[in-house]
Parts: sequence; C-alpha cells; structure tokens
Amino acid sequence: MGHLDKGEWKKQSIAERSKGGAFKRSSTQYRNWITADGSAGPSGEGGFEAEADRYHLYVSYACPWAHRALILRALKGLTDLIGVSVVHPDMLEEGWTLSDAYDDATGDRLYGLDYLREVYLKADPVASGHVTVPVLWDRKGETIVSNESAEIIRMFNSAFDGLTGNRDDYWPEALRDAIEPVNARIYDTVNNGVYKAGFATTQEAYDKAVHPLFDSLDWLEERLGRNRYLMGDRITEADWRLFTTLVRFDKVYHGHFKCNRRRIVDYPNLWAYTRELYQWPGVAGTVHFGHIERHYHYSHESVNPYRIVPIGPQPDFDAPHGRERLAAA
Ligand SMILES: N[C@@H](CCC(=O)N[C@@H](CS)C(=O)NCC(=O)O)C(=O)O
Repeated sequence: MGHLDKGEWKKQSIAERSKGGAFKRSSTQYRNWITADGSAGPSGEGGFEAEADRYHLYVSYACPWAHRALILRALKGLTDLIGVSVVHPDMLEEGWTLSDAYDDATGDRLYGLDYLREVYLKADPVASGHVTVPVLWDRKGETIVSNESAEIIRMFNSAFDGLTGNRDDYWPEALRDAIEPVNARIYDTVNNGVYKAGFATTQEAYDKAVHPLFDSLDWLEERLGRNRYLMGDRITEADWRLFTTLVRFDKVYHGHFKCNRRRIVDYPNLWAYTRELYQWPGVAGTVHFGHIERHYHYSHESVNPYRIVPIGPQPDFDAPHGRERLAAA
C-alpha cells in the first residue's frame, strides 16, 4: 500500500493508515460526471459527454467498490461501450499493479502501464492522495472522470440511456429519499464496517465496528423477510451496493476480517437474497472469487503475515433462492 505525494510514491502500511487503531477511508478526489449532453453533473466539471468507446474502467475484481461499477456496467448494457482493465489481485508496496500475470487480470489495455498510480499521474503528474479502484478514465481528455464508485454507478444508471436504449432505473426518483438513509447505514456499518473491523489495531476500534455490523445484518435479515428487495418489490442501487459485501462475506470477511459472529449462510433471508442477486442476469460474470480470496489474504500483511490463502467455505450461490414468494401481487 502507499499513496502519491505531489507525484511521488510513498509506501505506507495498513497499520500506519489505521491511526489510533481505527481505519479511516480517505475521501475521493475526482468527482466529475459523465452526462448525456456533457453538461456538468452534481459535482466537478462538465465536458464529459456520454459517447461509445470514450471511457474506460480500471477495476479490481477483488474490490467491492469497483464491483458496484462492474455490476451497473453489465446491467445497463454498457459492456460494449466502456472497456475495462483489471488489476492484479495482489496490492503490495507498489499499490495496485497492471500486471496480467494472474487469471483474468488484463494488464493496462489502454497504455500498457505497469502501475495504477501511473494512470493517476497521467491525469496529473503532481497528483497527491490514494490510488484507488475503480477509476473511470476519459480516453479523449486523458484524465480521470471519477474515482467515486457511488457516483460512477449513478452515471451508468442513466447517462448512456440514449445510446443503449436501456432505461432500467436503479435510482428511481420516487425512491431517492428513502434509499439515502439505507445506503448511509449500509455504507458505514456493512460495506465499510467489515474493513473497520478487519483493519482495527485495537480491541476498542474492532468492537466499535463489529457490533454495529452485526446489528445491521440483523436489521437487514428482518427487512428482507418482509421485502424481496431493500426498497420493496423493486431492485435498486441500494441492493447492488449491499450485494458486493454480502457475496464476499463468508469467504473473506468472516475469517480474514474477524467478522465471525455469523456467516451470511446462517441468515436465511440474507442468504437467499444474496443468491437471487448473484443469479441476476449478467451478475455472476462480474464475481471472481479467485481474485477476492487471493487479494485479501495476500495483500494485508499486518492481518495475515504469512499470506496463506485459506481453503474457505464453498457456499452454493447457484442453489434456488425461492425469493419469488415475496414478489409483489
Ligand atoms: N471511495 C472509493 C473507495 C475505493 C477504495 O477504497 N478502493 C480500494 C480497494 S477495495 C483501494 O483501491 N484501495 C487502495 C488504497 O486505498 O490505497 C469508492 O467507493 O470508489
């Protein structure tokens, strides 16, 4: 791990990042939006018009935040319009690398660069900050549009509709106010909660993360016993944001991140819901357990110093989910 400081790469361990025992996720730097006509979005600059073959996504198959972007890209029929480069699963001292020496890692399909940080430096030679995935890259302007997954999925939800004709809407206007607090709780206690538990270097920081995590899983289990999806009978971005953590949970968060009060398979509703989302057309192809298991166990030296990748459970994500019973009349 490391970060850029005025264009220079500085190595940094996870323990150094977890100052005072608690892990803090840094805020995101690039916040521009692709829009149908190139007008500015809710933040950042304008000039990023939706066009085929103009944008490219740098992702890790291991990363739950990048995974959101891959899912929306698949669901919205954008796979032919927006290319993807997949980093190597090991994130060590040099940060994410663009080596293709691992199954399904592609290397840099645009420029043949070796390190993801070089993509950031191409956008800004004196860049400072963390070098994270996903990165939404503009080939025309040779710059980063956004490295904030929560916003990338909203761009993908609608900006390209005129080109693809796909009008599926995962952020429906009428539900936005209801989605926001659900996203906020899930982000803080579940998506990021597993990291806060896993990267804690004091008992206090761990306790502060792990109890709210399992309180939220209980809350979700109850909610999903009544509703097929988080917002009722309609699947929304809130579900996809939750899914990327649930699908990784039993394989990596339960053991590696010590989130081990229960597994997802122990929650009947959450587990059936996870299977339904996994089986959604286009989604299984975005889930790469090889990268997930390798990345977490191999990259976090302070958590797993000998880098042994454990055997892990093999939950059957293809088993019938039975969630139709909750379908709207
Ligand atoms: N806010 C970002 C967070 C992305 C993020 O933290 N990605 C992790 C991988 S799971 C990363 O690239 N970390 C590298 C680092 O922090 O140096 C988003 O949601 O897009």
